[in-house]
Amino acid sequence: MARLTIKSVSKSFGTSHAVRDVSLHVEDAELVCLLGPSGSGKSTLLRMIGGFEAPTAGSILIDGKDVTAMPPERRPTGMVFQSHALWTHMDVFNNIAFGLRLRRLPKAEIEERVEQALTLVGLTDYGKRMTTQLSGGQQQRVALARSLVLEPKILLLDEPFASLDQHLRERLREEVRDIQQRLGITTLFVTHGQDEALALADRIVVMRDGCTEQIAPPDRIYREPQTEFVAGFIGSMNFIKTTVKAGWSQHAAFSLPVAVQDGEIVLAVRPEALSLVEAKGKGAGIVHRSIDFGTHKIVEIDLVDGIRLKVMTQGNSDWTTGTLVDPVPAAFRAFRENRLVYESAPLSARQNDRAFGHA
Ligand SMILES: Nc1ncnc2c1ncn2[C@@H]1O[C@H](COP(=O)(O)OP(=O)(O)OP(=O)(O)O)[C@@H](O)[C@H]1O
Repeated sequence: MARLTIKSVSKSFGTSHAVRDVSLHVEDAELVCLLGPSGSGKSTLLRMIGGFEAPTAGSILIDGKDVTAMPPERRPTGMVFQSHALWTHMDVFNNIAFGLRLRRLPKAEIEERVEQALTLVGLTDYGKRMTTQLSGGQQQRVALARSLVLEPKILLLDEPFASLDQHLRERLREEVRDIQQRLGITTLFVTHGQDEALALADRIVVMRDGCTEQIAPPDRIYREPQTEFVAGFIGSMNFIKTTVKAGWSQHAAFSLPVAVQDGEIVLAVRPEALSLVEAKGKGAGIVHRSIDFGTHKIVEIDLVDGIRLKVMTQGNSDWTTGTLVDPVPAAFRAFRENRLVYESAPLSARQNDRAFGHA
């Protein structure tokens, strides 16, 4: 059980600023996902926590103790990398036992702990196999067991399943979540897969250009994105660039009440927050095509100004290509220079009427 505190940590490589002034507190037994595009600084941040990189500025504390200058082997952390880096000349048992032998534990205890670790990752009876005789998923399980057997207070996982196929990846991440909860181990998990982060995390840290854009539980990241970047990075989102004048957005299809100063904004509406009505007049858009996903349909609408909207529909509604339609938002957010400037309450029927010229 351990708490992790990161205080204003930065890391530069020459003129490249990989991590910029990141602060984060991770609670006991919490699973936090670092999520962001390639090059956003996720791995660098994780490596600094593990002691594999030294911060240029800031400090890292585990249970209140400053570990910033401590070498990796003395930190109470265990790291699992994307490429498993198992020793191919050793069998599974010896791969896992290696760290325990370095600690000069008695033979019987080593055997017992390796067996327990193998059971934990679902590889009982695999001790005698050479690692080259294992599938990719089994190799990652061994890598995980090799970390867990040392009973780290904090587990650091750097895209551990990135090289596996989707089905296996989903299974292993559920297993990791299971093990993490059973052991109550504080965990940081680096991924650039939003589904992985949404499925696994107690909290998500969205990173961009070395900075944290938002730190919040998955449902808040999805429902209450604080920046345009987060809104677009997680889940599907429609963005509509427009201007505001006297409290109303000036877009032909989205004339909406937006209580901000006049100027440019970007409206963001989720596909599930949009519905369609057949146009009474010429309509704001035309149905391009409808894609059936079984559980729902995505109807693509081309607006007059060239924007293609995605609208999620359920039930039997059929929207055939060429139908003239008006999109009706139930809720939306507005951003200016990446920052959230306005969040609508669910729109009333009257506002919708005004918005679509039916009043
Ligand atoms: N050893 C290094 N020397 C120089 N630059 C580095 C080094 N390590 C990382 N960087 C740079 O720091 C930035 C952040 O890299 P990092 O690997 O932390 O990103 P990431 O979000 O983990 O990316 P990915 O998802 O591709 O692994 C990148 O611009 C990268 O090129």
